[in-house]
Amino acid sequence: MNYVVIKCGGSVFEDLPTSFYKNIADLHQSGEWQPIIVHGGGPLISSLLTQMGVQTTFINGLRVTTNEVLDVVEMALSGSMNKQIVRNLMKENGKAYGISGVDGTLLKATPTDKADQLGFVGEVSEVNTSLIEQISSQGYIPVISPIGIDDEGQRYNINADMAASSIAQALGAKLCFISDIPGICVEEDGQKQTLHQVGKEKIEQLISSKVIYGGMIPKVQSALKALAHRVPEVSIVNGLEANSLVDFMDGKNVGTRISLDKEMPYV
Ligand SMILES: Nc1ncnc2c1ncn2[C@@H]1O[C@H](COP(=O)(O)OP(=O)(O)O)[C@@H](O)[C@H]1O
Ligand SMILES: CC(=O)N[C@@H](CCC(=O)OP(=O)(O)O)C(=O)O
Repeated sequence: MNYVVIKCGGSVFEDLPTSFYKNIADLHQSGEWQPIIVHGGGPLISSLLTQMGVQTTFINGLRVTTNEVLDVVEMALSGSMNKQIVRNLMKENGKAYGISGVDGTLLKATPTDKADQLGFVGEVSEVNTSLIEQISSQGYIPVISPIGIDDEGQRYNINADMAASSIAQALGAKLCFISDIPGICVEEDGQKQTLHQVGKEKIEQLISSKVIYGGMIPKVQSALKALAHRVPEVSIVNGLEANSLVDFMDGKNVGTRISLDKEMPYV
């Protein structure tokens, strides 16, 4: 099966045009591609925590996650966000099946090596691909929330870009990050522009010069890791632009295409 992992960022969720869900449903119905949706929901988590009077902090784009924060993360991602996406796909005649990374140990996790600073933040150690294959073979689009679980039943908050990358690696799938920006932006000669292609070396340079910051850091790092582990293509695409996903699938030059190639030219 030709899998494509579509990571839907919380940043863009509220503003996605309905054509986004229609495009996914059509892609699925075409029979050529099996879409797998992995979603975030960072802004919803932050707003719920604010309402509760709980302060939230990020280190290099990753949320410091106490047990109290973890409850809110799971509620927001596996509850509200996951089911909204399932409903939105159903409205466009898509057959969607919402599932959390905890269910059926879809995402087996280990604590991050910065657990002393980040708390219950995890990394994916194994993806239950047979579960994804089964849901897909029943004619559904899996919609996955990025909560992981270990052998002891401890849950972890996993950055959605990292979860999407791990799933794409396990399936050897194309990977598309849908976000609220036209791609990776830089300022050159006082002018803001979007890079259409960017290689590993340039990305590392942009992170150290803080041109790439916050949530873009795990995104580009996940993209590079995916490319190093049998993912054929990774792009960051603007979800606010109608049909941007279709253009990505058609191989058009949309957003920022990431590569491992040091020599790859960037614009
Ligand atoms: N160089 C950059 N170009 C574009 N966006 C950047 C850059 N560096 C940091 N960002 C930030 O990354 C954000 C996207 O990451 P994030 O907020 O995690 O979104 P998502 O929820 O879609 O994953 C952008 O909205 C922007 O604020
Ligand atoms: C560890 C960590 O940072 N987890 C993220 C999970 C959600 C996410 O990644 O959402 P976006 O895709 O909208 O950023 C968080 O708590 O915000």
